[in-house]
Amino acid sequence: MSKIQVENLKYVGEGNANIVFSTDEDQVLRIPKSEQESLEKTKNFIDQVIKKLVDSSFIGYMNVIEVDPEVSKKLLLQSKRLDKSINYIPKKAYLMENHLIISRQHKNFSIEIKPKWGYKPNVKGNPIKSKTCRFHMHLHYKKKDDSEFCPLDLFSDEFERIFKSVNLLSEVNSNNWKVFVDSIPVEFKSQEIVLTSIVPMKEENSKVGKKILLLLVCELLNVSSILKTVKYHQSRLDELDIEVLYELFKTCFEEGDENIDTDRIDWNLVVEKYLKRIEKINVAGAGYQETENINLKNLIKKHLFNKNNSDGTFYLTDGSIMQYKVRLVDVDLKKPKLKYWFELDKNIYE
Ligand SMILES: O=P(O)(O)O[C@@H]1[C@@H](OP(=O)(O)O)[C@H](OP(=O)(O)O)[C@H](O)[C@H](OP(=O)(O)O)[C@H]1OP(=O)(O)O
Ligand SMILES: Nc1ncnc2c1ncn2[C@@H]1O[C@H](COP(=O)(O)OP(=O)(O)OP(=O)(O)O)[C@@H](O)[C@H]1O
Repeated sequence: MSKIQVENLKYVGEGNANIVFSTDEDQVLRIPKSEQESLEKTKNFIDQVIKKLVDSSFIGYMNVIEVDPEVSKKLLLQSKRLDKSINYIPKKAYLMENHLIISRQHKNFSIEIKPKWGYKPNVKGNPIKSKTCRFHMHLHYKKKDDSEFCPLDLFSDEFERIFKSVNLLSEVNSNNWKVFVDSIPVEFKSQEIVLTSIVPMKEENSKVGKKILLLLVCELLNVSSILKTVKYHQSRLDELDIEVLYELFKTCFEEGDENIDTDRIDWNLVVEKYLKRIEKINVAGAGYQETENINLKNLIKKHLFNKNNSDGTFYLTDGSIMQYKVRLVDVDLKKPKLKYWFELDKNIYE
């Protein structure tokens, strides 16, 4: 690795597939933990497909760089999810915009939300799927069904439901909600003092500070329209649900092809066809419309803001200015596991 100093890399987080470190230069190094789609292919997928579906300002820059395998190994050893026998050592990684940093002059406070699925599919003949959201079906399956958080609340247009879901996320220890201060992951509950340095509040009012911070998160989600866009595509790209998709898929491919190599799919063509299809739906009047959430806007304005610019600046009622950005992470091309997803769903509802 030429320019990046390994000693200065700080662990940020990891998922199933990648581990992420922040660098000194407001970037992150995202290293694959196991063999996956080629990194260049994923970059092209994001540039050519994802950026046609969401405003490209939600996607940070991303470059593929070569990494010394010795360095990769050292970094992978910091994983909290892999056992210590590292059996895949990548030679390439992504060097990306660090979404956790806006300014070097101020404290940077970041909240990450994994929103999951915001709608229920309309699967004929499968009442469970039209009654229970996908998140709760999977929680039940994983025997973790005590969560009151429901993605359908988060993706809804009603202030009370959005607030309730954000509040619940902040209370529960799960990877659906993460908080970082200057790129360091922190426990949200123990950070009430930190909150008061972000939201202008007296320390003794830290509980109020927390509530205001959560209101701020609701407002950011609202003004950025990111969840509306995600839900819009989720419900159109997967309206048939895996049950129907898998059956359709089998009619197009040969036996044994269930986990088809993505090289055989022309994603540009797929996205073009999809965009044409939704254009027709939109002309017919059932398209995506920004819904003004009067409740939420009024409440927040009354308590917190004088003015909110869509350029990423909030003007707070005490005269100070707050900058923000909203970004999407992990928009990779996934290896399709159609048979696995189909059987997983079947196991859950049967
Ligand atoms: O299916 P789910 O809802 O359990 O989602 C998995 C995620 O679990 P969680 O959000 O924690 O419940 C899971 O997330 P975590 O790694 O647990 O954060 C992965 O995103 C997994 O995808 P992949 O196997 O890495 O391609 C996800 O699996 P896929 O079903 O998308 O393959
Ligand atoms: N560009 C970024 N800037 C800052 N933090 C990031 C960035 N990308 C990822 N992260 C952090 O690293 C964590 C793991 O990254 P990511 O979600 O890409 O992992 P993954 O293994 O691909 O996820 P999954 O388990 O869903 O497959 C994220 O949850 C987030 O906290």
